[in-house]
Amino acid sequence: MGKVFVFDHPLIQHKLTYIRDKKTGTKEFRELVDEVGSLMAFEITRDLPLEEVEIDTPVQRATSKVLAGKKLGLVPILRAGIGMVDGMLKLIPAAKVGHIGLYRDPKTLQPVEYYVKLPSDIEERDFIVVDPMLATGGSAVAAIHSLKTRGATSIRFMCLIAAPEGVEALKEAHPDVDIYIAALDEKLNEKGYIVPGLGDAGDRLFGTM
Ligand SMILES: O=P(O)(O)OC[C@H]1O[C@H](OP(=O)(O)OP(=O)(O)O)[C@H](O)[C@@H]1O
Ligand SMILES: O=c1cc[nH]c(=O)[nH]1
Ligand SMILES: [Mg+2]
Repeated sequence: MGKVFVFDHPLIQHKLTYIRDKKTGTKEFRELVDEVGSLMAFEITRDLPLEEVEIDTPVQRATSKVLAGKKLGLVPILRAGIGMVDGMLKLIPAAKVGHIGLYRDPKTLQPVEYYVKLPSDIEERDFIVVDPMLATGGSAVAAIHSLKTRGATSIRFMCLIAAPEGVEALKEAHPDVDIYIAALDEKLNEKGYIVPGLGDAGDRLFGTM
């Protein structure tokens, strides 16, 4: 079963408070989501494998470490996932970025896929699917399914805020996928919004309220 990791780093928790606050405007919201994207990238890459290489420092020959293993792929779920990608790329600039476009039908809450563009060497990459919100879990489940049907075998999911319902749905549908979150909230409301959450992540990022 997929494991759930909560990034409780004080900087992440502090910034998340201002992301949640409805007084935070679009510009600041976007900057904060970008910054938390970087901080979460730092945490999620903690276990990347390393290998030793020989280099020459100005002083002498030395053995030192560089990243090894499979290359990374980031897959934001459009629209809101885009807000976290630049922050992540600041720390892992060699990662390739795929895009999966999904919106949640406001009546049925079912995800509707409208765009998929992924790196061509899909089997050779470890993927991180990223979206600020895991609510019912429908969008994350569908995005990961889409990625798997195109050949991805190693996938993790990262978001800012998750509802218990979304975590359960994702674990059930994709037991091989570990989940990385900044906060696990209380529940969903009758419209499928996370409580207390942050509202509509895409609308707050792009000012489309
Ligand atoms: O877990 P779920 O119940 O599927 O809900 C989460 C999805 O809802 C939001 O996207 P939205 O449908 O609002 O699209 P947008 O990013 O274009 O605004 C959010 O960014 C997730 O993708
Ligand atoms: O609370 C929620 C739920 C789904 N999508 C959002 O953007 N926010
Ligand atoms: Mg939205």
